[in-house]
Amino acid sequence: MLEKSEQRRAGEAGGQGSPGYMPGFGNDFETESLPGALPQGQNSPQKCEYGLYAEQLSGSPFTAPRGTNERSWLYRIRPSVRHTGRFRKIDYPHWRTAPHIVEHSLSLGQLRWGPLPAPAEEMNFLEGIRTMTTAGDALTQAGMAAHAYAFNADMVDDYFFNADGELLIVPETGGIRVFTELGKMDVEPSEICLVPRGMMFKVTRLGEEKVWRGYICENYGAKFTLPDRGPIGANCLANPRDFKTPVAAYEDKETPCRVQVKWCGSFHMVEIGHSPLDVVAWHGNYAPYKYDLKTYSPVGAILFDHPDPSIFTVLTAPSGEEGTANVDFVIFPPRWLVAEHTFRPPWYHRNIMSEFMGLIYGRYDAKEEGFVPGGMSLHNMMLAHGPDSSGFGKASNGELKPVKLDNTMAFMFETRFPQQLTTFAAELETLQDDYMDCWSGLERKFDGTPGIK
Ligand SMILES: O=C(O)Cc1cc(O)ccc1O
Ligand SMILES: [Fe+2]
Repeated sequence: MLEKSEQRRAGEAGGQGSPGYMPGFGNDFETESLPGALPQGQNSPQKCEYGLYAEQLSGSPFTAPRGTNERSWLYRIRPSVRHTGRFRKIDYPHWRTAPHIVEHSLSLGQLRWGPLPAPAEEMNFLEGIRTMTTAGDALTQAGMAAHAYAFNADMVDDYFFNADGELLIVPETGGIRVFTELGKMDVEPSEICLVPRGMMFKVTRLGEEKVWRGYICENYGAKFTLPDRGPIGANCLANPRDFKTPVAAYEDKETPCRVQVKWCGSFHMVEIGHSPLDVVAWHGNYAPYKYDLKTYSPVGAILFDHPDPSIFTVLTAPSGEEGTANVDFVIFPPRWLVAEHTFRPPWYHRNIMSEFMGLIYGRYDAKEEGFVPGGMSLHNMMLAHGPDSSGFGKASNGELKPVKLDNTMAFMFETRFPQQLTTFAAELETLQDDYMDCWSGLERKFDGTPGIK
């Protein structure tokens, strides 16, 4: 029997079996899938156990302050330089990178789409990615892209890394296995996972579905981190121990494989004779993680009024300007509505930040109809929006007893930069041309005489 501390460090040989995880956010982890594979007391021994190669993967400049300094040490069958090398150009025409400002037929306005249609042919996760919006500039490491994905085949001998940013993956239908260099994560709808910039991975399907669908936030900027809680204190919102980082697991596979990369917006590929997921042991704090949104502990209005949605921030990617996120990942989880003498749904508003929303399950309280699981909406910089007419009517006239908003999970990628539509998004067949009509019932009630109308 392994001692508990040894179990936490233990990884998994051969890449078979269910994933194991270590709890915590931003921890310095250590894990090995073969006993003794992880050097102790130093990073770079003259010779590593099992003939492994030592390699450092840096997620921050070497000299970044401690709070943001991230790197991991990987002990692997071959160094990555034998997995990559000179690439040849390939194309993924639907995965776009900022700056990507295109002329399209759609006039400016509030936009909403139904879910991506299921793929007509077989395609894997990479092939199924469709960029909806881009913002900022990946070349200056600022901004983000909002993607939707729909796929129905596994990545088997294809591996990928994104040099342009980290990937926050939000499944909506169908669980996925994300096998990264540092280990593997099984991610079901209601869970999210994050693959760090530059880390190789592949995605395979879990369970039986017709389509595996979801959303991705590609963050070009500083890494997502937990927001400060201010006066909320040391608990609630997303708690660090609910984040799970995989234990080491590797594939020892000597068959033809392909490594693909997105680098400054263009795609490249190299053929190799083995799996690049050959990390037997690792330690450090630059690591993938997953998180179950159901473990988010919301804090909200317990007397009156509707607070800003920043109270529901799961992860924030700072921009360098205080309080001005490059991108926030915000959720609208199940919660009790108890506010007295209050219009409880979101107020009508205009916002300097740009809001891309998706729905994982259930219904969103500001939109009674039309915003469906797998659907998307875009309320761009300074464009007015808020509850639809029927939601307004119900919320202004309903009895204000405590009500539980249950079985609901919407989210928002909210960025400081305007989000530019791709041609794909502008022409997507599930675009709802009548979206604006959801507000058309908001009639004038003012007649110049005092009194509640
Ligand atoms: O527009 C939206 O539906 C998202 C949102 C929710 C909320 O409660 C307050 C502001 C906001 O942008
Ligand atoms: Fe909004």
